[in-house]
Amino acid sequence: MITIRLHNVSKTYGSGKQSVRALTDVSIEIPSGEIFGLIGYSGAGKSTLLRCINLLERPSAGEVWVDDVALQRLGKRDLQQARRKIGMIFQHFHLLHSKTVADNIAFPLKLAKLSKAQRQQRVQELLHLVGLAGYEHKYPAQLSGGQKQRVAIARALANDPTVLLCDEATSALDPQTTDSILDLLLQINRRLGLTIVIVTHEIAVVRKLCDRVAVMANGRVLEQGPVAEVFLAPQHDVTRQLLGIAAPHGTVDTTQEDTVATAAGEPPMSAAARLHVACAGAQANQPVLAEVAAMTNTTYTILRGTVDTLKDTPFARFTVLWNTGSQATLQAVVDALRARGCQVEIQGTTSPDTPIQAEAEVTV
Ligand SMILES: Nc1ncnc2c1ncn2[C@@H]1O[C@H](COP(=O)(O)OP(=O)(O)OP(=O)(O)O)[C@@H](O)[C@H]1O
Repeated sequence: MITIRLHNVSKTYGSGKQSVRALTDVSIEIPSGEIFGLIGYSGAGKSTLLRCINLLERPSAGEVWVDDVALQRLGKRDLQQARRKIGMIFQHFHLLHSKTVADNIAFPLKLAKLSKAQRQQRVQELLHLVGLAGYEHKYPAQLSGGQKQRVAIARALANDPTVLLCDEATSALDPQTTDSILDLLLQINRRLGLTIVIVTHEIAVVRKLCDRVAVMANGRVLEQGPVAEVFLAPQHDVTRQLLGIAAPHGTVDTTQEDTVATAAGEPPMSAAARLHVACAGAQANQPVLAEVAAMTNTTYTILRGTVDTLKDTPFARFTVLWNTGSQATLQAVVDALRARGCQVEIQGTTSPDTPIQAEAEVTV
């Protein structure tokens, strides 16, 4: 089931010479209960897109559907009602400083006209959910950044929304606090089945939290899909930059990188290719590179590498200098990696006089 559907959404701020085109023809579908990341550099249009989901910004064109309701077609009162089912949290929390934690959380409940007894009970439930039991009488100024964001999350969840929008929710927090807030969002997603959309410029947030991701630049979605797919085979330079992967061209300058592993004592051959190798799932935990080197009687040096998880999926990627010596052997290495489910890209050669395959790209 699809909870959020954006169809050809465009947004222009202002008019005439002052106008800024923030979004162009964005179409996204977000399945129920998933965590969806919007990632991109500053000015890409992420926040604008997020704010179009609850019509805090009205799209200049296109349609926004949440829970099968076309929001732009609603009158004021119905839109207010629909927005109660779409919670939102912000980078700077947006708490009411003159009100206690309990009153902050109860605020949307008051707007929804719940009785005092109902509000008190719901506030207690929410305080427990976000790990702030006993904090009801504190004021925001008495809380840490992480605690303030927990209050904001409790407030956003007060009316039992089906959707939670998070605009750079951890960008003002230190890494440890960021981690605890991301854990809380994961827990809420799993316990309540909430659909979460999270805007971030941090790849680590997507890696830890998201099921799907859309990469944005210049108001457009460059690519989108399950996180493992997008991270395994990035199609755009912006995605590569965010992932810290070099562009697939140029000769190799090994002095720029740390050698973290070297195949046992072999002298380098006259020609080598720099390969970017990535794999997800069970293969990420297998000694795939060593197997392929043994099979093809070649050696390699890992220039860079990470073995990590994408939410629950193991994920490994390496930049490797592979001593192959000939085009045929290089092809054998690539084929063998491919047969093991790896994504392989040839990024260049160490031998400019006899290039193996400059600027070639092999997608497997
Ligand atoms: N209220 C506004 N009025 C005019 N232009 C705006 C407004 N809000 C955003 N913009 C412009 O729209 C474009 C997209 O901005 P947006 O904030 O959506 O990007 P972003 O990817 O969220 O960036 P950041 O990470 O810096 O917040 C930018 O060029 C920005 O200057």
